[in-house]
Amino acid sequence: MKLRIAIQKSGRLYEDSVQLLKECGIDLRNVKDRLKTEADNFPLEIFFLRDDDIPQYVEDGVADIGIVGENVLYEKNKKAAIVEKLGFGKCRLSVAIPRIQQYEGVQSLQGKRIATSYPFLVNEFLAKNNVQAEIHEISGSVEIAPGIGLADVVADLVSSGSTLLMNGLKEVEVLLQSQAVLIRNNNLNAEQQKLIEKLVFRIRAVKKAKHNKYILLNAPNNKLQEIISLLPGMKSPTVLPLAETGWSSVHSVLSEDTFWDIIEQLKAAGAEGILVVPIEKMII
Ligand SMILES: Nc1ncnc2c1ncn2[C@@H]1O[C@H](COP(=O)(O)OP(=O)(O)OP(=O)(O)O)[C@@H](O)[C@H]1O
Ligand SMILES: O=P(O)(O)OC[C@H]1O[C@H](OP(=O)(O)OP(=O)(O)O)[C@H](O)[C@@H]1O
Ligand SMILES: [Mg+2]
Repeated sequence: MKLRIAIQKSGRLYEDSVQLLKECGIDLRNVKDRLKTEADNFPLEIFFLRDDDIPQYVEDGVADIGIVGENVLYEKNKKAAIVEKLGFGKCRLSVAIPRIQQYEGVQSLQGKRIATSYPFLVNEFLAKNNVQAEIHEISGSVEIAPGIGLADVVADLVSSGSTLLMNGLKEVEVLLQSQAVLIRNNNLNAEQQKLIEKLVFRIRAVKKAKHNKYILLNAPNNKLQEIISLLPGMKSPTVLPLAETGWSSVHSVLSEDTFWDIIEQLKAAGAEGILVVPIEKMII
């Protein structure tokens, strides 16, 4: 029995999806220009598809699992459950209007023509806010629509905001925050579920490792207690004697969120020779 996963064939999610599988220790061969491949060392078959089609394939059970943006998952409104948020492909679905125009809340969209590739989500947003507007569905280059007279406003994905800026638009409403997620079919057998659990266990270890750094430092023994109190570690920091008497080597794990603050405090407390090393996998 093999687990079948659908990932994007090319585009924004392709590289990160392949990279994640590789970091999970899954050997992919013949990835380039293939529509289908198998892993050498994990019972996994990989289908390369347009991202728009992934929710449908997972609902139908043509693929057991898939990697897709939440934006696409919710737009397609298919029955597939989110197993894990993956932390890449972060963007938001927003309404943007010409920069020179006034915006006085969602009622400003009344009667407007909205260009979007997300008609379902935009419709839902308009209905929720009691706004009547005309949706023009287009499949790409949405941000040029106001400039060429195709629509008054747009609803499209935003990340850095540079596409909006280049097209003289400003963001006025956020409809959805999105990132890539692992989704699964709702009717999997016990064996398939076991394989998913195995994969998710590895994904979590990779995600956790990315979020943390291994830190080594030298501490004078008379400052050891203060330095240790600054360090969380997985259980508690490791302390080893140095060859030079009166000094110890302290090892610990720091989360990226608090990393720089703690480094500053460690230095102030007398730590020397601080080394920071990336962690490849982290299992707790
Ligand atoms: N600017 C961005 N920054 C980060 N993530 C993004 C950005 N734009 C899109 N994404 C995410 O990446 C997904 C894929 O984007 P991409 O532009 O490759 O889609 P596409 O052109 O529809 O591809 P396909 O050919 O597979 O249909 C989007 O659905 C979204 O989840
Ligand atoms: O806020 P930004 O960082 O500028 O990113 C937003 C742009 O990125 C996406 O398009 P993409 O570049 O993937 O091209 P596409 O429209 O051909 O999918 C999205 O559709 C926006 O146009
Ligand atoms: Mg697409």
